Amino acid sequence: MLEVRNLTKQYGNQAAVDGISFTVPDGRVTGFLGPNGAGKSTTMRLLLGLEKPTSGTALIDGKNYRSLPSPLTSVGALLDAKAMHPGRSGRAHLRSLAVTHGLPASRADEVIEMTGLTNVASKKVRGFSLGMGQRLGIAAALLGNPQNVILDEPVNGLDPEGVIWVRNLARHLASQGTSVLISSHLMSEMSQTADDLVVIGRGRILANSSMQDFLALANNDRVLVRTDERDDFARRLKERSVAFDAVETDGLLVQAPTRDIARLGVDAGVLLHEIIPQVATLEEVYMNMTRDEVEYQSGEFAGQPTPEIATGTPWGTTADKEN
Ligand SMILES: Nc1ncnc2c1ncn2[C@@H]1O[C@H](COP(=O)(O)OP(=O)(O)OP(=O)(O)O)[C@@H](O)[C@H]1O
Repeated sequence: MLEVRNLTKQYGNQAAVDGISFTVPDGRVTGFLGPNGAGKSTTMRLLLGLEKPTSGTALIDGKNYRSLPSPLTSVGALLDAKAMHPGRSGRAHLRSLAVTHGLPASRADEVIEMTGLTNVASKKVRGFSLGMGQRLGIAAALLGNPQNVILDEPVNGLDPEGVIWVRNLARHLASQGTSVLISSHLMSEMSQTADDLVVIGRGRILANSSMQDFLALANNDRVLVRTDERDDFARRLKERSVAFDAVETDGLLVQAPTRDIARLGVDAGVLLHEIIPQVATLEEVYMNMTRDEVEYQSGEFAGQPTPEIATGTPWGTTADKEN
């Protein structure tokens, strides 16, 4: 189990991590989300004893990293996949890590196989692609068969097969009782991988909950309605100050509970041939939550989720727009 309590890391005047607390329980995958510069990597470095906290604690199975009797079996981490000797082969890199940590050299071959590196293990690391480097970094993290695994953007640079592999690996580790902390900017991927979420922005906790509770933060009273009498139904909605957006040729995205929409259709004598509740996506809830927290704001189109029905749209103000 990983435990972060009132953790703060100050760089000069700036708090990269500002009094955060959360737990990564055994047997679960915890997604660690936040915009660029939010403090995710700093938190991971603090957990791994690579930085000293300004205040607070970051514990691995109740201990500081530095007091762990056998660090590699307690925690494995992928932080920077490029932090390897470029002139060594992947196998030599893993073997030297194993031997210096009192593990049998044969364990290197086991993790090489687990991470799909068998065919390239004797190649020099400098010739590795980004994805191969990521796999090698993950292999190193797994070397000690650790109780806790910390992966900082592990799918960065991986092809789709690799992305799915990381997902399955994280799920497998959790199913074996390992605690897994994993950061990523790929929301769709995270939604399929994580049980719990910790979201930070500018060094502070924005959310700390199960995936299910996080998605429930969105206002789910949104319904896609299809009708051949769209203009008529839109007028009825407007009369009742119900927010909506027109979509496609016959659809309306309406901000109201399904039951109310069905009732309104009956009362208005309008045939609604589809009434589909809209489920919020992780990306949508995340974008809404972190919109004001981004340190590096893009220009045009900044922070706008793709306006698709499937992902929902940041609408709900149509009534205002039309007024
Ligand atoms: N060694 C350092 N010295 C000074 N400032 C630092 C240092 N390391 C990180 N920071 C600052 O701390 C803040 C948090 O950075 P961090 O790398 O932890 O964010 P992150 O959430 O991992 O971002 P990203 O998603 O871009 O990797 C940033 O403003 C960063 O510039």
